[in-house]
Amino acid sequence: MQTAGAQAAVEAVGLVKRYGRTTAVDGLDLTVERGSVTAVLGPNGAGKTTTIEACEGYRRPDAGRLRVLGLDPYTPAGAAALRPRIGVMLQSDGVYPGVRALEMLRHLAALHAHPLDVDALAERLGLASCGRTPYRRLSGGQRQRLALALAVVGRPELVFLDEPTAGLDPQARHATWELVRELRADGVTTVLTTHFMDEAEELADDVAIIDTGRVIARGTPAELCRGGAADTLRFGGPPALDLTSLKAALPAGADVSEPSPGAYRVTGEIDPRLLATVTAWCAQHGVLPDRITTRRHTLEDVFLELTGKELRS
Ligand SMILES: Nc1ncnc2c1ncn2[C@@H]1O[C@H](COP(=O)(O)OP(=O)(O)OP(=O)(O)O)[C@@H](O)[C@H]1O
Repeated sequence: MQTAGAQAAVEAVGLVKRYGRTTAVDGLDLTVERGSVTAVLGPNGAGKTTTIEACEGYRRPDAGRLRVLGLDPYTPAGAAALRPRIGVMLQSDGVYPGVRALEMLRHLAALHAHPLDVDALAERLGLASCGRTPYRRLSGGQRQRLALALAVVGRPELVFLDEPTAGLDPQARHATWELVRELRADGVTTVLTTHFMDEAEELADDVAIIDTGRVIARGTPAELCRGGAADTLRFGGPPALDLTSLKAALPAGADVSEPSPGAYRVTGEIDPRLLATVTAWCAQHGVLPDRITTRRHTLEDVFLELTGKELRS
């Protein structure tokens, strides 16, 4: 979880960034622990990219305090010291269209003191076969994978990945996840934005949910799920069952209702014991339950509850 500033890879306090009349980031506080993978989630326009770009040194905040690896990215000395220590996924604008994928990767690797093995990296990200292809002829997915390779080839201490798997096929997504896990095992800090809930649940030690330019929830995926609405168990049966004795048999904090005739819903912490209580009660009352289903509360549910919006765009 959050640590003191000296230890943090990123420390943003009261960050504000405006574009004309639009306040994209509105007093945002975010601490990213070193060595962690932090996922920044939020609906479209929440301010995720602006926050990441501020941390990368591309968008000077209008107010607030920002430290990246303990340095101010907006002083010349801070920016120069950070450049070799952070990895950024470049946008395609600004890339010379005739440059070949592997040339670019080798060029960037040569600028770093201890780069990763270029061929091995290209191989694992599925770039070996298109290594000689000019940038302009790469597919969207190949460009995306090249951008990821460019971000990590210099063996940075801190990597910023803005929607690293958007538009990738499942195989490339899994290769990307594997790479992020290995980076973490090597002590690298990763900050990523994503619209994919499974990505956050798979990868993130810590999740920050952003809406209207502020962090509105923070914690591990498990902590965020626990803090939200209850899990549910549903079963079908004859309508208008007398639920008094079932209510009495359920553990504290659980409840049962009949939202529509013959459809029953138990809320609370749904565990195997509670399921057994429900089925035992049904047996005692001669009820053969129809379609018993259990549903754990997911990060997606938490997100919807907090923002009122679907995660995916
Ligand atoms: N260069 C810009 N000029 C003007 N407004 C901008 C600019 N970049 C972003 N904005 C606005 O700032 C707000 C936050 O945008 P930002 O791209 O940071 O959000 P986001 O959470 O990354 O969204 P998405 O999930 O859609 O990528 C939005 O209202 C957006 O329209």
